[in-house]
Amino acid sequence: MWTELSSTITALSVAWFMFDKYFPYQLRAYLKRYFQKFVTFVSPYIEITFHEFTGERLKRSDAYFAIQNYLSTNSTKNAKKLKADVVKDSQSVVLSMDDYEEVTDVFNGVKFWWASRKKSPPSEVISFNPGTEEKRYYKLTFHRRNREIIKSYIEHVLKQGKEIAVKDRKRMLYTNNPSKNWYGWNSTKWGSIVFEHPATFDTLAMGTKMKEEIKKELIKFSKGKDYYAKIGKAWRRGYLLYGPPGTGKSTMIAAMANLLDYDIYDIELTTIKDNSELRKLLIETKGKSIIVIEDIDCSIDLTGQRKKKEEKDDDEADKEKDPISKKKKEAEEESKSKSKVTLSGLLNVIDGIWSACGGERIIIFTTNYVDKLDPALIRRGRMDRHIEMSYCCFEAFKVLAKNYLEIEWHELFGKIEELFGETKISPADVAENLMPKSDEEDEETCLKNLIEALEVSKEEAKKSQKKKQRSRLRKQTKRMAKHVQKKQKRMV
Ligand SMILES: Nc1ncnc2c1ncn2[C@@H]1O[C@H](COP(=O)(O)OP(=O)(O)OP(=O)(O)O)[C@@H](O)[C@H]1O
Ligand SMILES: [Mg+2]
Repeated sequence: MWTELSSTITALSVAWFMFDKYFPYQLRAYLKRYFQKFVTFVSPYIEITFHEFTGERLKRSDAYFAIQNYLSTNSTKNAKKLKADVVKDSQSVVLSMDDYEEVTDVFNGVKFWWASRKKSPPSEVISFNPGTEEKRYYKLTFHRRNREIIKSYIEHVLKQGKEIAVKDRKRMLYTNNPSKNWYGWNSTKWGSIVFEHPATFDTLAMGTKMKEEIKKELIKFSKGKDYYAKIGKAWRRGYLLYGPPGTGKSTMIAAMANLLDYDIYDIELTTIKDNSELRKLLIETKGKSIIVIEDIDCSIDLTGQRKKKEEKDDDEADKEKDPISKKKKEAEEESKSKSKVTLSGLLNVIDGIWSACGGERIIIFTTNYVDKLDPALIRRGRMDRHIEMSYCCFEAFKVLAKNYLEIEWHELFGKIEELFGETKISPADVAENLMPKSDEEDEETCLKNLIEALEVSKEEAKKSQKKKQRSRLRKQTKRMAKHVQKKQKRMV
């Protein structure tokens, strides 16, 4: 009997080998498909698959990730092959089912089988990125008689999976990868790191009234799902933050993300080739997020030719020296050579369908030069609120003094208040002066440092004022001289 069995096994193995080796791929696939159909017909079990990617390879499936989370807790109890992913700054390990592993789950006394699978491309397909064309999916198997319960079971899995994701969630800061790295199934358009900026609205130095207003508005927005649905508007809000360098625009974005517990997508427009790439990027953003384009005036040609020409006639020499103008010019030149994202493309993307899918997104543009932006870009409805981040005032200084020196009052405050009325200094410069540089520096030394800086800034402002006056006078005299010369010529 053993000889018979072993010869049958050998014959089957040889048949399988011949089938695999000598049958053409298409025929094999065809036969396999019919065999599977036959098995499905006679089997009392039903299978459902959940693929990692949905819709023309555009979007990673939320259901797939919810199931992954659900199984990462459930499967670790009874799976034999697990995959370990190190997350949260290498501080913890998440275990999940390895490829081809299978686990069982029981819901309301009914048994379900989960299997994780991946489909590799046929060996005849030559891929330039081996491994990236694999398609992962989960397969759920259950008995035909439990058809009624399956809907509530899947709902239970997705709900639990989402709850686990929220519980384990670390806020992320995403930045867009250059588009040349976008190909393949496993590649991502966004690179990410854990977002751990400590800024909050309490530590943000600005007028208390405005701060409270912005806070209330943001909280209302985050709870506004039904309201936005009722008024028929996409659940998103645009902010334009403008002001000189070092006035807290980026800090405000971090404070907003911390307040709302949102992720940040920081878009570097100069690495995006065209409008369609921008759209693809934005489709991959998730809800509960802040989409940021910093220095929007430097990023793309948003002003058009007409304004540029006018600009050139202005005080060119002053602009050459101004560090903001320099930064703008360099970035403009760099972006023009690389990016073909246009103003109309950007507007379409902001207003387009993508902003309506998923919802709960805040879009923020920052700029040092609000006057240079095309009014179409920042009109209400696109950028719903314009927030000016201005030079430090005494009220803002008190917030910084509390943050950096833990004091609410000091006898030097009177002098400082007086100086704030006479000169302009950014919160970044104030903060720098208030930070003790050694253990010997106490609060008084820091406040004196600030007074000194304020006095220097006042003197510089005076000097620059005088210089400007002199240059204006010189120009006026030149113009007058030309005028007189012309008159004299005419008279001759
Ligand atoms: N309003 C503020 N409140 C608290 N800290 C501030 C504020 N403004 C500036 N700072 C401090 O100054 C540093 C620089 O500020 P930030 O990067 O937010 O300026 P910015 O307006 O984004 O400048 P830029 O226009 O150059 O991007 C921050 O790290 C923060 O410590
Ligand atoms: Mg900034």
